[in-house]
Amino acid sequence: MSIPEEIDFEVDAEDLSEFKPNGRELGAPSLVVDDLYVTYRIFGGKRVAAGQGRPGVLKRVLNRSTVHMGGLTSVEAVRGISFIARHGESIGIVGVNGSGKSTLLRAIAGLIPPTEGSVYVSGEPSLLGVNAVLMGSLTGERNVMIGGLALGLSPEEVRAKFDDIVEFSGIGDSIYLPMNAYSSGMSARLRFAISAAAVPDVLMIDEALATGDAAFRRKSKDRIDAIRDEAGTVFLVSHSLATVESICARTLWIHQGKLVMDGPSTEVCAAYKAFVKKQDG
Ligand SMILES: Nc1ncnc2c1ncn2[C@@H]1O[C@H](COP(=O)(O)OP(=O)(O)OP(=O)(O)O)[C@@H](O)[C@H]1O
Repeated sequence: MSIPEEIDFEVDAEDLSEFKPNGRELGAPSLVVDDLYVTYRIFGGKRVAAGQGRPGVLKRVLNRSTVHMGGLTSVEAVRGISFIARHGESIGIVGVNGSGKSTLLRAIAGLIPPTEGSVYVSGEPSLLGVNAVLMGSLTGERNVMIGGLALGLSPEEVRAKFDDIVEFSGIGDSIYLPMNAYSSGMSARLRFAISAAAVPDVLMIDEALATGDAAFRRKSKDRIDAIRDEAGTVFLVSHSLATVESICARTLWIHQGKLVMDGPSTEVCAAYKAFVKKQDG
């Protein structure tokens, strides 16, 4: 998919060029998310406690992100999100559990169709694309090849990068075991290592960094910086605000499927932290 020239981004061009994280010039838009809605439909209605009967109108209005349709329940996971990402940008995505972060990434990767709205991507988004093709019953070694091919590398290129990928992941001889035998941290590290082996246009990382030790995080950060320097766009979903702040200049805060704040990471993370603290207290 490419960005058609006739799209009206509805953003003042001057506003776009003003945002220069770390003083770096950003490139052209790599991704445009335009009023995106994603709704999951699940079979089976929600159980209503005995004696309660049908939920009242007020209750249904207050709980409007879950709508019951007889035997079908629909969950509006992403509700009207719009933003533009540019080449060379790294963007954090924060939000409480179930706020829609992973759904947003899956929609950007083209793994789930928007219910409404559009996603325009320049080039191929990566990582979730890799996740989708990896097979747990096959060895890490086979998955490196499958993932590499999915990223558009040739078999020779994958073979040439194989040792680097294994070394980066730090999983050693376990690369010859089926991925089903890996801990979640091991498979997250291998997925990251495969995804970062090519220089993708848009790299999306969903919590993989949280599973590594300090050395892995440092290597990952270096790799992300290299991808960004080569004008890729990096998205990082993480519950660790320190990780988001150290890697991303810009952060999106998502709550109940909506974008509540988009700006410099320090400001957005501070606001999000204050919100979480208030909720907990
Ligand atoms: N495959 C699915 N089918 C139905 N509902 C889903 C599915 N995946 C997610 N949801 C629902 O969509 C909403 C958003 O989920 P999502 O996983 O995108 O949130 P998240 O912010 O990534 O959460 P977390 O931080 O816990 O990973 C939640 O209410 C979740 O229950």
